[in-house]
Amino acid sequence: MPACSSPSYMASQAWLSQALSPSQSSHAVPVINLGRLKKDPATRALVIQDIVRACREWGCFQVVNHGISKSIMKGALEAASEFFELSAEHKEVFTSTDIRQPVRYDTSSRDGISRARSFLKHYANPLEDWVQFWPMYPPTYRKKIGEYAVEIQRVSMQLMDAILQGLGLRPMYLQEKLEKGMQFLALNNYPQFSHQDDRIGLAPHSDYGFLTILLQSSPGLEVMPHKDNSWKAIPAIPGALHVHIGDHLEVLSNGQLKSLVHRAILNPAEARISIASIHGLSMDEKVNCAKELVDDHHPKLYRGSSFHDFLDFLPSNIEYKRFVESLKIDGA
Ligand SMILES: O=C(O)CCC(=O)C(=O)O
Ligand SMILES: [Fe+2]
Repeated sequence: MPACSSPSYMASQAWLSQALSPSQSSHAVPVINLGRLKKDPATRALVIQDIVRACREWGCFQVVNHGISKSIMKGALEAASEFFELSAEHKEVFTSTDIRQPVRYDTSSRDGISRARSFLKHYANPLEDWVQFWPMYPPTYRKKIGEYAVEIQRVSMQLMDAILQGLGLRPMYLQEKLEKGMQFLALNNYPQFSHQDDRIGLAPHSDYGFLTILLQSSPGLEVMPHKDNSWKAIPAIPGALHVHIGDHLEVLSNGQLKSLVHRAILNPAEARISIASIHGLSMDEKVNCAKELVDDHHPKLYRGSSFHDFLDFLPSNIEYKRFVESLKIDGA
């Protein structure tokens, strides 16, 4: 049975006791114009440099001019929102605590980490393998989420190619495996913040894949950038997508890039939807440190692991460590 899971969570008390108001740093999260990747080689090289700098300093960036139409993005948010508005009986068909189900709906009450969210999680790539398992209601769900998923998968391929080239790996590194790789969608639904509630919708964690590409209907995502340890709110720039690094890119890059700790805060102005698309290799494929990035001066820092290993790790992760912590080679 195919697997469907949660991210690798990391919610130590230290993180949780941080002040809830993010710092108002003058340095905004980098915004990358992805259209410039397709220009002349010199321009492409500059964009790749900007992306890798953002990955190193922030662990995340936003992308604009990525080629996904506003109507496809809006359609996906609408389909997600309509799903969560369905009556309980339509959603509960997908309710399961079994993280290996191909489609899974759940609410905070059953998940020790989400404080105030319901979510629907399922696979999306290749679409023809998965779409048959997706909800049939709302009737536009499969079409709208399917169109969005295909476009996001395309953007993820461009981003991985740029990031891996920026690390000095050859063009198209892992391309075939990424094309057939896993795309895992988490559609999240958060209530509007009311002053009696805890403001945290989803506790701090990192995602297990290479990259997460996230679309939010309104602000609420906060990140802990690598360059300074304080929460930063990610603005919801119209048309932009947020991108961050997951645990498996930390492994593949042999620690040159680090996965990003992030959380979701409830929005006081309105209920909020986000769609996270997590990209990795296929479920049984082990992710190892790229051998080109390992040498006498840069010993291999992590053990290889697959998505299945991640699923096996989850039940034992009672202290909510990042998955990647469990992969570190002692003494390396
Ligand atoms: O809702 C958000 O902004 C974050 C969602 C998230 O981190 C996840 O689904 O893994
Ligand atoms: Fe996440």
